[in-house]
Amino acid sequence: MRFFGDYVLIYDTTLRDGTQAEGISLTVEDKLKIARKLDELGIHYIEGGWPGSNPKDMEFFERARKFSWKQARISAFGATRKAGMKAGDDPNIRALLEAETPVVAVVGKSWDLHVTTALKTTLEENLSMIRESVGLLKEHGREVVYDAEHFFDGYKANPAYALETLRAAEGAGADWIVLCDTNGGALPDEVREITNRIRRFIRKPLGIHTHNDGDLAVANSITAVSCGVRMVQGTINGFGERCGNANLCSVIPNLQFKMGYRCLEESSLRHLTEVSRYVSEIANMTPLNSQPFVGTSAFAHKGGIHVSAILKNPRTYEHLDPELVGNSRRVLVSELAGASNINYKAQELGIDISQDGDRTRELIAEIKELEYRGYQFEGAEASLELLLRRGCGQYEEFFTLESLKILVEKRPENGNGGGINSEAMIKLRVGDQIIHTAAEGDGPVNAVDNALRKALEEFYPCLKEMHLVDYKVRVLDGKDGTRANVRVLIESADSTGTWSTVGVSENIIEASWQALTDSMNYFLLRRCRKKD
Ligand SMILES: CC(=O)SCCNC(=O)CCNC(=O)[C@H](O)C(C)(C)COP(=O)(O)OP(=O)(O)OC[C@H]1O[C@@H](n2cnc3c(N)ncnc32)[C@H](O)[C@@H]1OP(=O)(O)O
Ligand SMILES: CC(=O)C(=O)O
Repeated sequence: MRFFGDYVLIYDTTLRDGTQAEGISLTVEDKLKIARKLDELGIHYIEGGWPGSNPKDMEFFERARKFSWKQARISAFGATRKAGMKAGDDPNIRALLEAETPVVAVVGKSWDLHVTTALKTTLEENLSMIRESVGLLKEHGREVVYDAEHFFDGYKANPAYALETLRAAEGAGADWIVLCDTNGGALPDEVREITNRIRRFIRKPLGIHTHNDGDLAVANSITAVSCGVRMVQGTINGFGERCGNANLCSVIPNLQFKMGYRCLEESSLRHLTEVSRYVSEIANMTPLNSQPFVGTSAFAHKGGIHVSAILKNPRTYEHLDPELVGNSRRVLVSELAGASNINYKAQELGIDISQDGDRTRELIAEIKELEYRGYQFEGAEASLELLLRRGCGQYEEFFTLESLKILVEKRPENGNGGGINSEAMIKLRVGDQIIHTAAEGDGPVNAVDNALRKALEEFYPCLKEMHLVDYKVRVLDGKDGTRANVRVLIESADSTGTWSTVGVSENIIEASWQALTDSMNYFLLRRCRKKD
């Protein structure tokens, strides 16, 4: 086996196996963007797709050829030749060569069941398919990564034959022999035992490719590395066929920070969170908050006891310094908060509370009471900031309500599903001026929003720059039917970012009013603070 010392090479297959995930479809432009990002991160191999599969992947390789990659080697993926034909005549192998990549990954069968059932050929012919396909690609000067599909299942069923397939690839010159847990059902102990046995027979460097069907893809990958494997195949965020592939956002920091291997530069790893979110954004997949290492909740502390301890030393409740992977510590404020949560949050927001223990206690009591009534501040940090500022006397109202009247009129002649007119009449005080105005809208909440803006834009023209992004209503105690308390969560945005606010009431208009006015007040507060 070639000597790699502590180095483990990372082979990313987000653009190939990642796109086999349900719900993911990338354009050529998307693929190129992701590939460039992975190259910047320092990933060693980027598998761009399967050129024999579709025109999109062919175009990717055509365009990738013209790009000068910083250090990543681009790989094209395909299968061994079809049974009963010459490797050079197989359109799939020809497409692999026409992709003109420095690296080619070729997948072959290791499991006798697959040879006889899926390929419907003989065990001997499968060995020839592997030998001739790898041999031809080597004749054309490619670095060949041989992916031994279903290796662990194949080895369990027929160890001698599974090993024979690896020897066929190695004998034909494959540069890497990658053991695949294609069905994702292997256990770490099995991976350890089988990988250790294989190492005695195969001289070429080994790789590992695991799937997550048993939720063990990361564990199986790092176990294989501890047995001497020096290439890990996986995807960003674990995207992949069925339950996904080994998640590189977990594999890499585990190998590097916990096990002492070298995968990427430590300075690059500080971009891991950014890369994870970038790939989710392009793939149009909502990032998982609880994703280890890179999720927004990965270093979010909610329980008062936890926050109290991390303020003394973050190691008490963090397995790793979040900055190592470009993530950050967050403290949440909720009914589970203690004084530490409030003090941390206030300090983060620049609210001076530290000398006033009684004030802190009153604020905690108020938050707990409000959460009991249905408010949820961890999802509405803008409302929380207003509550803390009001509670500490560090806030001046931008406007106050004098009266609000809403008219909702349904006209039967307009039929079902339409014909409801909504109008809001509002009287506000801004400083020593009273303003009285009215507006219509698509529904009562929209009418209130329009009337508020109409009244306030004269005083605060910048309000035109904020808009509503999301409006969510949740019924809190369904048993009371239409009398139930509702929680309204509003997400708003301007050109600099988004913020969330909350309102709770038995009346949906009142709950919406609270969340809407908090949103506007928060926007105005930030604007005024910026001007200071
Ligand atoms: C473990 C993995 O993730 S492997 C990657 C899986 N990814 C994909 O399949 C996505 C891309 N695939 C495709 O675009 C298409 O399936 C293609 C172009 C590869 C093949 O399409 P088709 O020729 O229409 O065949 P189809 O998809 O129906 O069946 C696959 C064929 O490949 C054969 N095959 C499967 N694995 C191998 C292999 N390792 N070596 C040679 N042939 C293989 C199958 O036996 C089957 O042949 P058959 O049509 O003679 O029965
Ligand atoms: C190669 C591959 O994608 C697999 O065996 O799962």
